[in-house]
Amino acid sequence: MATSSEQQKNEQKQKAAEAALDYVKANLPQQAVIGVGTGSTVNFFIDALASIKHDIEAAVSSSEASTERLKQHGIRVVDLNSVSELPIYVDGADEIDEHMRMVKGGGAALTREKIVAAVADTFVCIVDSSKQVGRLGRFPIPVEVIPMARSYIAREIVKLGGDPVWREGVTTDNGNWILDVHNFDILDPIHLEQQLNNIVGVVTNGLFAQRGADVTIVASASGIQTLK
Ligand SMILES: O=C[C@H](O)[C@H](O)[C@H](O)COP(=O)(O)O
Repeated sequence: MATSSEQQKNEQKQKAAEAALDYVKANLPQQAVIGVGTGSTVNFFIDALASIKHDIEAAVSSSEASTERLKQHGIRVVDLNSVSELPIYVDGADEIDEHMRMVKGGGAALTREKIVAAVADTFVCIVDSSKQVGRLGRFPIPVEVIPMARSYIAREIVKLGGDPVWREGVTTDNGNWILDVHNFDILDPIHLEQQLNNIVGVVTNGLFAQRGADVTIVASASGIQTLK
């Protein structure tokens, strides 16, 4: 059974998702393709999106799980390669700071999320207020790695000051593995994002600092706040 704080978070996630739907109704051109992220907050958004499914052309999805949920609602899902424009991408985050830089990948979908985010004109991040942080890094930074490079990459990450832990038993939608990196002291998230990307065998890391969010919708006990 959900505890009252989990219940409160779920209510806030739902409110953020509903506010994102209002944003989409006001800003997505008719019959456009929308980008859809992954996670428990986005699941609320997908359920809300079903109410306007006839007004959108299709969705591009960042994971097999989201694709399945979208299809269950009768929302058409298309391949990103068939899309030249993506006006809006809606996704959650594990942490977000005041500059709208994020940590993502708690659900192992970081690589496809980063690709869809790169294509999108506007990244709308939806979170409950527990995700807002002063400094990124309390949530371990997920790093997607090519399986044969896992130990090498872990050693390189230790040299950068992090403590990598293999998320054993988890294989990403791309057939790769995840290292969750604890204890990074993140003063410059863009620099660390680049350093992690430079390690051979790293596919993506969960720092979304170079390309952060453009709009953040935060739901808290006191209501909805939209930051731009
Ligand atoms: O890989 C998963 C994604 O980055 C999610 O957007 C992130 O983990 C937030 O998920 P949730 O809304 O379930 O907290």
